Amino acid sequence: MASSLSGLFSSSLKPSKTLSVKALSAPPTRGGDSFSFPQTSKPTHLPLTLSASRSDISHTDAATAAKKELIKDPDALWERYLDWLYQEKDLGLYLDVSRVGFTDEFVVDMEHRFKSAFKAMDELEKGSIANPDEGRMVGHYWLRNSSLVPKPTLKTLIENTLDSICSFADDIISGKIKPPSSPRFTQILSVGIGGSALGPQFVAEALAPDNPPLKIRFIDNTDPAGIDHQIAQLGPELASTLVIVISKSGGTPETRNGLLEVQKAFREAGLNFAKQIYMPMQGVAITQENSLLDNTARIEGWLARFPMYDWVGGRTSVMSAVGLLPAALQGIDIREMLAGAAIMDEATRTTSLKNNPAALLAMCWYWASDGVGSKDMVILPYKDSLLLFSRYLQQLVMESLGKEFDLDGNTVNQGLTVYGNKGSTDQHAYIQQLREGGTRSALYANGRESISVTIEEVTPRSVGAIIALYERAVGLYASLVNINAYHQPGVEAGKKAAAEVLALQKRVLSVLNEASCKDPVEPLTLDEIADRCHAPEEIEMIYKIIAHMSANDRVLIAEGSCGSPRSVKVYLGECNVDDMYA
Ligand SMILES: O=P(O)(O)OC[C@H]1O[C@H](O)[C@H](O)[C@@H](O)[C@@H]1O
Repeated sequence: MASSLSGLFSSSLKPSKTLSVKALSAPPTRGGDSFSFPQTSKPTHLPLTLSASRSDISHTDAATAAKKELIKDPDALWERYLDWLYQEKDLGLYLDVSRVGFTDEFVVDMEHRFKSAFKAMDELEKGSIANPDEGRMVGHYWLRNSSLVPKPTLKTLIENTLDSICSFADDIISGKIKPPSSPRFTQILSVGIGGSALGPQFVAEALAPDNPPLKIRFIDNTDPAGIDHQIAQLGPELASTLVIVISKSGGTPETRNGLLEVQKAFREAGLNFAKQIYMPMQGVAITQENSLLDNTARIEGWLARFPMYDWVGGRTSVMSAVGLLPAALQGIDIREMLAGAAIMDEATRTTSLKNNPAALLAMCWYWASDGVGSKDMVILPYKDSLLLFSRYLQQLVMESLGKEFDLDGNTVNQGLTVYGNKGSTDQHAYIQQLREGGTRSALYANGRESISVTIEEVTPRSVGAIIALYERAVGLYASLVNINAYHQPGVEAGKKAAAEVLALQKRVLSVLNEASCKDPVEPLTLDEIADRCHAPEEIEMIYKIIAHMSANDRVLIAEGSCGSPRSVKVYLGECNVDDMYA
């Protein structure tokens, strides 16, 4: 079976420029991953399609049609296809950019620009401080070829970690390491968010066998109902669940909340959670050394701890312990994933634009979106198992390329918006907006450009390769548009804001605890709470915190009408607030 991915660039945000990517023809039973970028005056999208025995990824670019007439002559198109078709034989991967309308002059200009992009990439691989914000190197490429590491100690660390992941997974699967009350672990509950969830989710969906040795579930949000749902679905298998908490920083509030909810669930299930997660054989932490999570796991004697490195970004961490441990526990051949990525890394190091698939992708993105993100990109995987690739790419592409400032401090508001669901499904949605019932050729006929990526089979090797392909394309594209792909100031600001809200929540609870422990209990107005928190300017946020906690069945009681906050009086149903800091 072939898988296909297609991507479209849409002008929904910036109507003057439209880039869409559409799948090649809906891969019937097998085919490839295709991305296409059509052009139209209507909203456009970027579909990416993936299919099984041969997978095409095709992109269509709408911007191109506005720049020039696309080639219509079938012979000329065939020649262009042959001329530009890239194939990586060892991976069974093909890249077709022939349906993107870049001109010879554009390619010449790009070849010039790529010189510095390749140089920057080379320096990055040699250990330059590619993320100056955090003063760190960017080394996800080293994870699949440790001989590239600039420091010998890191090489040993990478190799030892890989070995210990494999042996730990073997011991869990074989039952050598087992839970206290079951013969072996049967379930994984993975708690993490962003890069600490998307990669493992994508890999699980793409590669887990039908009956994996351990099944995996994810808690990747703070929705209490969603968390309850995941835990309820485990049923009695909660007792044989291995909890893996993944957080590079080890302090992400959502992840911490998820962990606290899981601990509560174990307690409520009548299990001795201390034995389940604080004792060997139940809890695993994947995080940076000495982070809050690392210290918690060490002090509480969790089953195992695996390192995350400061030189690996969350969105490129899937080939660190973050992605490898959950994958290995599901019986996925992680060394094959690494091998596929390493082959692609090598293929994308060449400085020959035409022979570098990542550079070809970056060039097409630039052409399609005018180098300013003037189009949105729709990724349409035509293979069910690759469904989450579009979601995975959303973080990789948008967190990397969505930047307010360029490397020289100029305001540029760069970004490439990514959408996508599933190939055939999207043909009944996005594609309708691009070209009724559109396929790759129909889109092209309608003036929309596309890129197609085809893989012969969805295997650990090819999945590793397509991840590596897009990682490199994003890095190269960032150089072309002179931005830093490896920091995320916007997200960091969001995290800081979330931490401030949590700190305020603690103060509110402390004030309420004091008033509620009085005899008689002293209900407080919002103004009184804000004053006692010494935060009168935060009264609106305090109101939201209280409304939220009250709605989530915490022991906090708010009397009055939500519609008139000034009437609200608040007190705690219990004096002990320990359970409420989650
Ligand atoms: O792994 P953590 O430190 O918990 O971070 C989880 C996620 O947080 C933010 O969203 C970052 O921008 C992501 O890159 C990161 O993957």
